[in-house]
Amino acid sequence: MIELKNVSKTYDNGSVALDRVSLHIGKGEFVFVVGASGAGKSTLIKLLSHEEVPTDGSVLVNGIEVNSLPKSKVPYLRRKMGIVFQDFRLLPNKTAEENVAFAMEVIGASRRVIKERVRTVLDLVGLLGKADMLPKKLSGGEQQRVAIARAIVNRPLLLIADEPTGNLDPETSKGIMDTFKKINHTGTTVLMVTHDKQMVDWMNKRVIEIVDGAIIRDELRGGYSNED
Ligand SMILES: Nc1ncnc2c1ncn2[C@@H]1O[C@H](COP(=O)(O)OP(=O)(O)OP(=O)(O)O)[C@@H](O)[C@H]1O
Repeated sequence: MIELKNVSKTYDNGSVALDRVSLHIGKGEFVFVVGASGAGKSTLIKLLSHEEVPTDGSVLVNGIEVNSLPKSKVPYLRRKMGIVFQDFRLLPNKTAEENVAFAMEVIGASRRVIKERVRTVLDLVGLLGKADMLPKKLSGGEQQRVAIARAIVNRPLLLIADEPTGNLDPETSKGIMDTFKKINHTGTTVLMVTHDKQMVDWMNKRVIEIVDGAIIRDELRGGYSNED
């Protein structure tokens, strides 16, 4: 699903964000990426979505060599991935249902298909009862569920989450993690960047730790840190 071979990224200002990183993530895995602020986690995500290009090495997503992808094919790559952010990024003037539907409208799905699929994913994230509500009327956890529904509505192979529980309390975070687990069980690969020690320890999944742009730990069933 994801393959990085000797990937380095140095930004124009000389910042070395990643230094010869090699990594393989198989289809259907659930992987946490942890590390201090500035370690290179967001850069890793940006290389997968072609928001940034590596200085060296190769990045493969679902067999596609991302670096050499012509610009015209980038939307095709991005359609294979859904991304969830810490700050939800919902459209404030659209209801939960409309926010999710919008992701299908932009790829030209028919109205009938959109209606059916949107209801299915809202049900999956447990929000069918609040489909008609605007984001501001929803709690943080509920807004994140809408964002997750939007990220999976086009059936991506890979779901990327950048600090998805960063703004949520532990109880709400657990619910969000259960939702990610459920999605993972449908075969979607999940890659989650987080500082949420409690959630990583609780989930007991594969953990990749980055320090100063290098992978220093890759455990099949790990915790947030191996110091405790
Ligand atoms: N656009 C950019 N231009 C220059 N330097 C950058 C840029 N983006 C990131 N960096 C630098 O690259 C390094 C890695 O940054 P990155 O954002 O990948 O870290 P991170 O692990 O995601 O941090 P955080 O947990 O704070 O989000 C840092 O030293 C950062 O200052």
